[in-house]
Amino acid sequence: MSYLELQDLHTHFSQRGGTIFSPQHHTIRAVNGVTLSIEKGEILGLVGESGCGKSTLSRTIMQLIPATSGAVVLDGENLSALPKSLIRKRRLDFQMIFQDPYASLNPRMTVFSTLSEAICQRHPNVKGNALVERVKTLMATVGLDPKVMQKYPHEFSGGQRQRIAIARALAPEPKLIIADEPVSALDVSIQSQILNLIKKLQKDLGLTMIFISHDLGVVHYIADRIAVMFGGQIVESGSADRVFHEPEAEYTKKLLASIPQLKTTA
Ligand SMILES: Nc1ncnc2c1ncn2[C@@H]1O[C@H](COP(=O)(O)OP(=O)(O)OP(=O)(O)O)[C@@H](O)[C@H]1O
Repeated sequence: MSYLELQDLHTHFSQRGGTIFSPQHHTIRAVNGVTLSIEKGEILGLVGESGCGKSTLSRTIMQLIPATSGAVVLDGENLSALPKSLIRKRRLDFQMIFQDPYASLNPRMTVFSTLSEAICQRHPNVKGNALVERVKTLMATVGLDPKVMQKYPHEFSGGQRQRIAIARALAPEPKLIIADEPVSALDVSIQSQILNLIKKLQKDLGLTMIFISHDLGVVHYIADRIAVMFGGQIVESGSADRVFHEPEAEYTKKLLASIPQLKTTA
């Protein structure tokens, strides 16, 4: 069994329409039968255009919204079958890195308070010097000088803020990190620094990650395997090189053809 298994996962939304005299309901199949597996220490790139269901899939995996049917099995445990009281606890096992590091960090919290709060979610008894040391280690892990731990988010550049966001995601020692377009808001030169940092963390810490992007070039660079999503379904998955250089699904071919410059830059 793989580390994370998505077994025929469906997440449907019911949408009301029509009038009060003639109400109509229709079902949006945002995730429509996704079967995927991820090994420990692997980065899976999830690619697809806006509206294909990537966010709904990640929220379903993290148990933030219930699956309509199917199962999410993490490390041998079927999360979809857990009672609500246990699901809350399991959410610590999932951490997210968002597209916009400006919006995702609390502007009123210093780096130290942001990271120490995240560490204490997993280790509530770590306090004082031990907590400071953990924050310092985390900062060094993501390439930040621990001397700046009393600074606020607005005092950092976009790339540095994304490093803080990555450190915050690592702090509760999650089993899986879901990174949702983590570099698309950054300048191109900074993008590669953050991608290289993620690659290094994967090597050093054995990070397991779902890296979501609309950009096949970025995903090809960072991921071990790629899954291509369209209309709530995975239309193709395989090794990153195979999907990028020899796509099988018509949709993947179109996705690649629509961004031809990537063939030469990636
Ligand atoms: N809470 C909801 N209620 C009804 N429909 C929803 C809800 N959330 C998402 N949808 C619909 O489900 C489909 C998939 O949306 P989703 O946000 O998962 O796509 P996405 O690939 O993440 O897009 P984006 O990259 O723009 O965030 C869309 O048609 C969207 O309108």
